[in-house]
Amino acid sequence: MDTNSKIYIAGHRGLVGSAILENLKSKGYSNIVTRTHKELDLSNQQAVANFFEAEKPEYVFLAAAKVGGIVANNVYRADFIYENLMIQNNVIHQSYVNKVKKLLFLGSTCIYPKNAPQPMLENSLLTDTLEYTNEPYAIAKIAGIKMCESYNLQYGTNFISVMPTNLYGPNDNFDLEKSHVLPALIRKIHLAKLMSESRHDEVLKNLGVSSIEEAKAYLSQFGVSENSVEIWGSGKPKREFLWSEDMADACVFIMENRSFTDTHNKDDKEIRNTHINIGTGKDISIKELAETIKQIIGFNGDLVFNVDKPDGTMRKLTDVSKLNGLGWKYKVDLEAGIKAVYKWYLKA
Ligand SMILES: NC(=O)C1=CN([C@@H]2O[C@H](COP(=O)(O)OP(=O)(O)OC[C@H]3O[C@@H](n4cnc5c(N)ncnc54)[C@H](OP(=O)(O)O)[C@@H]3O)[C@@H](O)[C@H]2O)C=CC1
Ligand SMILES: C[C@H]1O[C@H](OP(=O)(O)OP(=O)(O)OC[C@H]2O[C@@H](n3cnc4c(=O)[nH]c(N)nc43)[C@H](O)[C@@H]2O)[C@@H](O)[C@@H](O)C1=O
Repeated sequence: MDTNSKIYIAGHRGLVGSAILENLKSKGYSNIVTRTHKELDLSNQQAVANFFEAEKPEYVFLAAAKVGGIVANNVYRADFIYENLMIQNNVIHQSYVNKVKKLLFLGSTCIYPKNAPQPMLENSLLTDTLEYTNEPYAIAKIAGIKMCESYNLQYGTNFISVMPTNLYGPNDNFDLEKSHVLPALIRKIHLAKLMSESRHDEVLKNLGVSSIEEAKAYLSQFGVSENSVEIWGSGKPKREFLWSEDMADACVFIMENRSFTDTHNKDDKEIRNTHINIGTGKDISIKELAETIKQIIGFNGDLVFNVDKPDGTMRKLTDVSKLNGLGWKYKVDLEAGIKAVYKWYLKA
């Protein structure tokens, strides 16, 4: 890529897409094409074909997807498989048709088996059964990897897949039901602190409701009160968290420096494993995460673990030796990242 290359970021207003946009701008890239979901529904085959034909992007970052936390994945199973397959089929296929020079497909580490050996190497893919709560989403992501790999092998395209660990940062989704654990806990613990300090105006503004009774009724559904915050599951699962701006930097690094032939296992006659893990290689338990957030926000109440909610995979630590070997390493530690995203949240 050079700074005049025409680059399309699909999903440029999301957690990762917005960070990719900022990263590219900071590096002097000036010919960036974007469309909101409302302007271009990527699940619409004809609309995507028309867009690619008209715009002819040279490089594509595919960061648009149907995304959510463990409960959203488990409840909206049909939406997660349908929308993700549609978006990625349309964007990847039209990138081939319109001779895109390089495409980066964003998968997820949930593609690996539920009980994969830890840390998880890229070649754990398709070696065992998946975690049930996010199986439809994971199967869509696996289809995306195989689509990139298959187009590369049959048509000589240069489509690279990356498998990020759990991400967090500015522009994340803070919805209490549908978001991932880190933004959910920031918002829940922040609201509990406001309640404990009787800062009711701020609670009403945060929730968009008009009375404190309404706010309390809503918060009780999520186990949030002035005294305590509910944490889903046992608190024992471990997760690895990567700052979204580090994730964006890794994506741009790979697009600038690598091609798909660098990332497949050349000794493997079936040419598998064209994807790369992106993470820190460090994880912590959900209980430790909740305690860290509680301490950063300054809430003095209790954390109550609700084991009726799913734990999901007990551990999914990435092996990042392939990425580190290519020359990239993360920068932002978890505690600094939580402080930064909390600061961002307070201003948003
Ligand atoms: N967040 C995480 O922890 C992880 C994310 N990933 C992957 O990273 C990628 C980015 O995720 P993230 O940034 O968190 O997601 P977000 O939900 O923050 O953003 C998704 C973006 O996709 C766009 N989008 C969704 N559906 C459509 C559609 N039908 N047509 C057009 N645009 C659409 C949204 O557009 P709009 O804003 O206009 O509505 C939004 O900008 C995804 O592939 C995800 O699977 C992987 C692992 C972890
Ligand atoms: C990125 C990844 O994200 C999803 O997988 P996940 O890692 O299990 O996602 P999560 O962030 O929602 O939960 C992590 C852990 O945290 C616990 N937990 C506690 N309390 C809350 C809570 O309040 N909200 C949420 N969401 N989780 C909570 C929760 O019970 C679980 O044990 C995939 O579906 C898939 O989308 C994917 O690829």
